[in-house]
Amino acid sequence: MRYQFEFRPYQRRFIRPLATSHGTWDIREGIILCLRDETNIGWGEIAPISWFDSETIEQALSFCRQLPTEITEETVFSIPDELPACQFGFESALRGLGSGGKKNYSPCPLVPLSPCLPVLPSPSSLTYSALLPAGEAALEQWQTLWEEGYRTFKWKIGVYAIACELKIFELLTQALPPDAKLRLDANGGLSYEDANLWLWTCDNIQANQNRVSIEFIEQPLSVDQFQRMLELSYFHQTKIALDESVATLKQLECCFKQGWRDIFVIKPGIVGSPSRLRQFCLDCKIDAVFSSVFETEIGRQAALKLAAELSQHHRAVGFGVNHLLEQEKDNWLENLWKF
Ligand SMILES: O=C(O)CCC(=O)c1ccccc1C(=O)O
Ligand SMILES: [Mg+2]
Repeated sequence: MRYQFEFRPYQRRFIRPLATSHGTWDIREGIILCLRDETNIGWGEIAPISWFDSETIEQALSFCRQLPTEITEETVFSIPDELPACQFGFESALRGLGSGGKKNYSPCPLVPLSPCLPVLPSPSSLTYSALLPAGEAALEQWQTLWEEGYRTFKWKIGVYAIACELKIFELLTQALPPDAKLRLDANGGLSYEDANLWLWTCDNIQANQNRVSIEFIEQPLSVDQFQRMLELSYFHQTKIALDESVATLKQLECCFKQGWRDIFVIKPGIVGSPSRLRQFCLDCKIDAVFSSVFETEIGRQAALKLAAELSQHHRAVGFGVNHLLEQEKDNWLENLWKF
């Protein structure tokens, strides 16, 4: 089977630049692609994060540019592991073709390619975690999100001085209702001593039943300190979730083999081939948290489908992040596709 292949690069600005321990991020660049046969169309998105060791946007673009306008399933399944975000984008487009892609294709005689953004409800079996801004802005933000129905929140740490963040943390955990859940994400930016202090602080909060529960600390140390994170996970009640350490399937398999049994954050958009991810999750029954890479609705739908299928421990997915990106006009995809 041969498919017509087309792609368009895009750029979207964050409403509020995202502060992490890596610095700030203000523009999301990615690629929307589509595969078509005579009657069906399948959409896919490539949204790499190079500081997570996936390909750069330039590498993804070069890959798309060197492909012929007609490709086969074989082309898709032979994308090298060095291009994990491309593997995700192309495989999801292929899957979309096979599952009612027709509905999303409005044939119009004048504009042979008139994509209609599939307006699908987000899978209802999932609960969503909302991202709080770093620093003290979190103290105001959580209430709005709570009113919107969120009960799980993630707060970025390792952005400001630890003494300052611990003070804000104390206020935040006192303010949040006891039935809320709070996750912390250090993006690998803590020293071993600071990670210990954060975990110890969280352990103490856990010991008090009337307080908010601390679900986990995400990636306390940098990727090269796996053994130390393993040690920390043995010594503390509070769970640790690996994120940057398991950015790709190969890393995921490797950390599992080396004995990691706490939580794995999976970002379907950059982890690699969805079919291989599915197999790994089914075989190893890991405790997984699925998370966004700030993709558009196209990548988001494909990622959420995987999350709904593979979230065995029913943890909230880190996809409550729409408010972070500039609102798109309803027909943004059509606009993107104009020549
Ligand atoms: O996981 C979430 O809750 C939201 C997504 C998120 O935090 C994120 C999004 C893009 C890149 C990195 C990260 C991260 O987890 O560090
Ligand atoms: Mg993270």
